[in-house]
Amino acid sequence: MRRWNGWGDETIDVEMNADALGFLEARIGPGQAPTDASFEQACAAIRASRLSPHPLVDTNTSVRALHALGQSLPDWLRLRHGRLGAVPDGVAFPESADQVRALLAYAAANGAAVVPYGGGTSVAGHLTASLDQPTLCIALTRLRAMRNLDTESQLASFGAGVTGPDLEAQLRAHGYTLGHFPQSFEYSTLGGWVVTRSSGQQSLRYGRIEQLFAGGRVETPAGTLDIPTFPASAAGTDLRELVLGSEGRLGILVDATVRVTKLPDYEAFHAVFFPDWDSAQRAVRTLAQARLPLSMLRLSNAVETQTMLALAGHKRLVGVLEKWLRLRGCGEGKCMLLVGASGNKGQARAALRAAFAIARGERGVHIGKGLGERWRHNRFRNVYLRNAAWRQGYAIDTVETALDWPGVNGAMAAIEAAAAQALGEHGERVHAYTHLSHLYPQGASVYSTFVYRLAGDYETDLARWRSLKSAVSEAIVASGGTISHQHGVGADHAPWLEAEKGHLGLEAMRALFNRFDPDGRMNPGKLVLP
Ligand SMILES: Cc1cc2nc3c(=O)[nH]c(=O)nc-3n(C[C@H](O)[C@H](O)[C@H](O)COP(=O)(O)OP(=O)(O)OC[C@H]3O[C@@H](n4cnc5c(N)ncnc54)[C@H](O)[C@@H]3O)c2cc1C
Repeated sequence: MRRWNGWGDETIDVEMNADALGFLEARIGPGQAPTDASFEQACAAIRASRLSPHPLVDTNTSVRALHALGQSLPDWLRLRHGRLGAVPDGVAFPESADQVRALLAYAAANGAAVVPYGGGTSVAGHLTASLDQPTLCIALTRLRAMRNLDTESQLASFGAGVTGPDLEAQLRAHGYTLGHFPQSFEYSTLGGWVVTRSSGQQSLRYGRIEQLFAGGRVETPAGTLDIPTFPASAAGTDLRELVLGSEGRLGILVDATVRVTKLPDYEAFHAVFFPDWDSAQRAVRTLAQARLPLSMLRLSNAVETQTMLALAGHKRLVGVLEKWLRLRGCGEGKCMLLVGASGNKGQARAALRAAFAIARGERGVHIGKGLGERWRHNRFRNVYLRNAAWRQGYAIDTVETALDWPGVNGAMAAIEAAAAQALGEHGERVHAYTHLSHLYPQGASVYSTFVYRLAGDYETDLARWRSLKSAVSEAIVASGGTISHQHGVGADHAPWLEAEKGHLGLEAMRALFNRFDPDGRMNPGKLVLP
């Protein structure tokens, strides 16, 4: 069963061993295990539903609680402290587009806001209910079937509520893959990916969701928007772009058609170490611009490399590796690059050989597949560390942005510096580290992680998060980065959107949403502030 107040399946747990804890204690001090509210305590404060009865709407308190929040740090604080705040007044699980339309009409009749709910993995405050009006949560869970697979065009159509594992299993049965693997793969959904412009770990080969999304159907308060598929079109505005990144403001994506690929017959992940950041960064830029058919490049800076090795929990093995690397010029300050290739065996291996040759030109030391394959094995398990850290009294939060190459180093330094200072007024330290998560010929995404201590009381922990979030978001926009490369805007990033879109740009977005949702009932307060 899924955890109600943390990440993942209740039967899966990871622990932080003594070495990993010692590493964190040395940097930010010892943590103190916080006390969590029980599910019953959290539900106790939920008010009676303000919605009129409807056969498709469940107003049971526990169902409402389970669909109230996502996975952002403020969401976790509300769950862990049993301070759910506004929760939806009812949750519906439609099984067809007709039912979605009926529910939108019912919401209008009740003067209710509508929050579409995919997998509930948002980390940007996308899912919070409205305090001022009743809220209907429309969960897409039951719209999950593959409706069509056109192998000639390599297009597959799904109900938009299909989760990552379910989607891949349905495609795999026919020898295909979508290749979209965000770290939240276990629970996030196709519809959620499209409307938040998600990016998977192997987007270098398969593309971001905007390249994979070919068309679909959106039910909006103003009617149905059908977007047919074309291999390409010059017929004016591409309507897919209205849906991508719409974050539930436009309507509900009920069906999505995606571009799929034959399952690769070969896949491998390798690790390469560089003596310092500058050589590593030059190498990945050259690699991205060489446009080799690789599937993943992921470059950790020196602090992240050190942190990953420390938290891996194999002190003796890591010690041997570090000694070996030191002899080859990669000592303190070394940076780890993970390189993946998938597809036709001959092409993938040739791409890897070419990549290692480029890396050698920057003094990169290829250490083989061991660490890379270990990363692949744990790629969806590492997120469980967030639960383990919390139990020890530590919060883990992230931000991500993307910039053209000249801005990448400056943004990384500015974000980490802002984080290091952000909790000074609270008398706390932040352990900050960064990797370039997605590499493009034009630039890179900069993904920073912050670990800091929990105070254990809701108000103080929320204040710490606010200080940190606002300091690093200011640093992002001041560096010229986008406020999100892959997590979207939601409520948490909305204050910084104008810096990127400009006044006219935001007005245009408001006008667009208003055309499809004239009463402003679709996910109010997210993406574009009133
Ligand atoms: C541990 C962790 C790791 C993550 N890793 C990644 C990553 O590697 N890459 C990445 O891109 N993101 C990542 N995310 C962020 C998150 O998984 C993505 O934003 C994802 O796309 C959200 O999908 P979801 O189905 O969970 O949507 P939800 O969280 O349920 O909803 C997100 C938004 O989309 C709207 N929505 C959902 N479905 C629909 C629909 N069918 N129609 C209209 N609106 C809809 C909701 O109203 C909401 O505004 C991660 C999150 C976590 C917690």
